[in-house]
Amino acid sequence: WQAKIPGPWYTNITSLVLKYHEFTKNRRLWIHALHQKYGPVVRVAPNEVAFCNMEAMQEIYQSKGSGYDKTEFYDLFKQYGHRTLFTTLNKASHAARRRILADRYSMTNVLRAPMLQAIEQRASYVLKKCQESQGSYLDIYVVLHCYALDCASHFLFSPGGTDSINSPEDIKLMQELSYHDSIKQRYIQHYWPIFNKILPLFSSKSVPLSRGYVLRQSHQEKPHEVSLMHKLQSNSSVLSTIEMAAECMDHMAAGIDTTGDSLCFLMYELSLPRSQHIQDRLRQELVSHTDAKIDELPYLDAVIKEGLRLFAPIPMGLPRYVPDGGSFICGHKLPGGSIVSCQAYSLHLWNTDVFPNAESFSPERWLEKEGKAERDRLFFAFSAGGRGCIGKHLAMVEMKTLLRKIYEQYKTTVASEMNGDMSIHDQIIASRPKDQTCLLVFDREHES
Ligand code: HEM
Repeated sequence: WQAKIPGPWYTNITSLVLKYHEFTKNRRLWIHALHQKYGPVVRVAPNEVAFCNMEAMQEIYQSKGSGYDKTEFYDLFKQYGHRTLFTTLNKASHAARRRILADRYSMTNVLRAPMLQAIEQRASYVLKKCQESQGSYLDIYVVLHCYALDCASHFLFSPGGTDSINSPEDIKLMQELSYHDSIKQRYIQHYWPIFNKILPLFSSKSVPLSRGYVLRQSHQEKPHEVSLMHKLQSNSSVLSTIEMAAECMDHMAAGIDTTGDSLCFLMYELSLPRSQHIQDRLRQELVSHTDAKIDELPYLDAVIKEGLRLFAPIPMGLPRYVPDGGSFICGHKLPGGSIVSCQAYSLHLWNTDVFPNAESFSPERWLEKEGKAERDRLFFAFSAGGRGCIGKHLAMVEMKTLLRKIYEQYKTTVASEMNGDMSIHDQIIASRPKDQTCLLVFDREHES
């Protein structure tokens, strides 16, 4: 069957080239280049095919609700040795876990007063940092990751959330979780677990502070009723304390870099000279609708979606197994057990019929009525279907709240001292700004 799938000849006989690109942090770009050359279906290894169109995306991730089962690649993300919502492989165990957690992540819960006020308070701490940077610049990479950690940990453990924006102790958690480069070790762990056992050199970076913090919070006696820990503890007959900790550790990690990096890429783009007119239009909407609810600001929504389209923090393929008995995808018959995936990066850039001028940052595209349904369906930053991001409402509310506060009052530009590289740099399924630094100048435009 492989021979009938388009792709370079060597991918028919070896997976070594794919592995080479994974180790050199080039999987995403290599696969994207193959799509440009061979089209929306491309063989990347004898047993693995990448797709980049709507039909394949819906089949792999949305058929029968949650699409195909995950592969053992996700074992890399086990926490304290336990499977979590993210790392369960098959549908049945995933659905059972998701049922326990879903209502806490609903938009209704995220918008409840105690949650929203806590997010607003953390956004005002960020604003204070912007204010203090007047006359100089602010490294937003740091402060945005602290903001994402503080919001997520509040959601998980309130009242036990972190205050890393203000506390030198708590900022260590953000540093431990966000500044690491473990891609090679993790691929070794995935492909050759034996090396991992005999050569400790290769084992992934540990995160002792974060693990300790999460374990302590999991023993909390009275978590707030809007928090995830409250929900987990009320299911203590199903989950042990260590399983609750594993679940929360996973969500904390899932919530920091994704939201922090998205905001960082987006604010950098908005601060470039070419985007000043976008910033002006955004500010115009914000200052003329100061009483609007957070989800009643269409341009703000469009700016964030466009940021997530061009700089999806999880831009790489999300691997799934073709079910037993095989399936037909885009006219190709694939046997059960072969690996298939779509990557957000290519879905968002390659389909120029849905996203014309796909390389350019243009929030306006999201406001056009024509093609709206297609755009929304192909938007893959949060993945899609029953295994899509459970934290997406929380993330959107965090991002909207912060950007609203900042751009209501400030104009941002890139500092002349900024020489960090902001290009998209791959980690394992996620990516981040290459040099993990982004210096912006905040000039006050309007009084609050
Ligand atoms: C801009 C921010 C975010 C983006 C772009 C994002 C993206 C994603 C994507 C693409 C997936 C699917 C991954 C896969 O199938 O391998 C995912 C899953 C997940 N995300 Fe997010 N995420 C964001 C924020 C958050 C936040 C704030 C949380 C929680 C605090 C969170 C928790 C999770 C969890 C628990 C899953 C696993 C869901 C499941 O398997 O049912 N994410 N996210």
